[in-house]
Amino acid sequence: MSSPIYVALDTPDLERARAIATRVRHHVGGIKLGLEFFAANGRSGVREMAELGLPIFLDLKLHDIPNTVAKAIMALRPLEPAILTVHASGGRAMLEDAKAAAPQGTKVVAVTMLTSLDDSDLAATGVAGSAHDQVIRLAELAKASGIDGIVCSGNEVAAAKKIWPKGFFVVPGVRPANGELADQKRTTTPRQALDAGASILVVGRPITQAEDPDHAARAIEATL
Ligand SMILES: O=C(O)c1cc(=O)[nH]c(=O)n1[C@@H]1O[C@H](COP(=O)(O)O)[C@@H](O)[C@H]1O
Repeated sequence: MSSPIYVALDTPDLERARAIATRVRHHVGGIKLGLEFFAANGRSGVREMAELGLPIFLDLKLHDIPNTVAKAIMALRPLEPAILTVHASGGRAMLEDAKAAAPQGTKVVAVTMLTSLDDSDLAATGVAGSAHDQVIRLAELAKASGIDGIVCSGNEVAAAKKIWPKGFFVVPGVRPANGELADQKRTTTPRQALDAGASILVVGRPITQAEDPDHAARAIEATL
């Protein structure tokens, strides 16, 4: 079985992204390319990374009116990413149109509440209640819209899976025990996230900033 780890290659530097991916390729199940990489390298950069032969998770976290999101996804169609992200708070019509615009084989997943936010950040945006309740509310919305799954932290994935047993659950904000949290607030270890029901784990800096990314990826894999 292939590894549940998707390595987040958050760099504008195509050569660096390629070098890290080449080093860790036998210990990860896929590559996640996000805004930083895409802003610098665009579709041609994604195509070059796809040549490594690993599934591509294109994490652009689209969030706009339904028409704009759908047209952006149409423009991305030739890339046929394995996974594509939108924001759940864009609402049901946006999620439905995003799914309709995506290639058949692409999983459309909705970011619920960023793992860099906690309860007080949520309150500051005017949303009452806990992060946990907000994630479950958005998971229900995502499920009703017919998309494939959600992005949430390892703390919410068990509850989300209970209301959506067939959902695809992407869990970022994972840190090895005693790992540096940096800007992440809702974190678990990779093992905790997997035990709670994560379908895949997104791991960035714990691998990409390690002195030996290959060793770091192997060490995380060994805990799973
Ligand atoms: O959609 C995501 O992948 C995502 C959602 C979220 O809530 N939190 C989150 O950290 N991410 C992404 O997951 C990766 C986490 O990176 P590290 O914190 O370096 O492991 C980054 O590429 C983020 O863009």
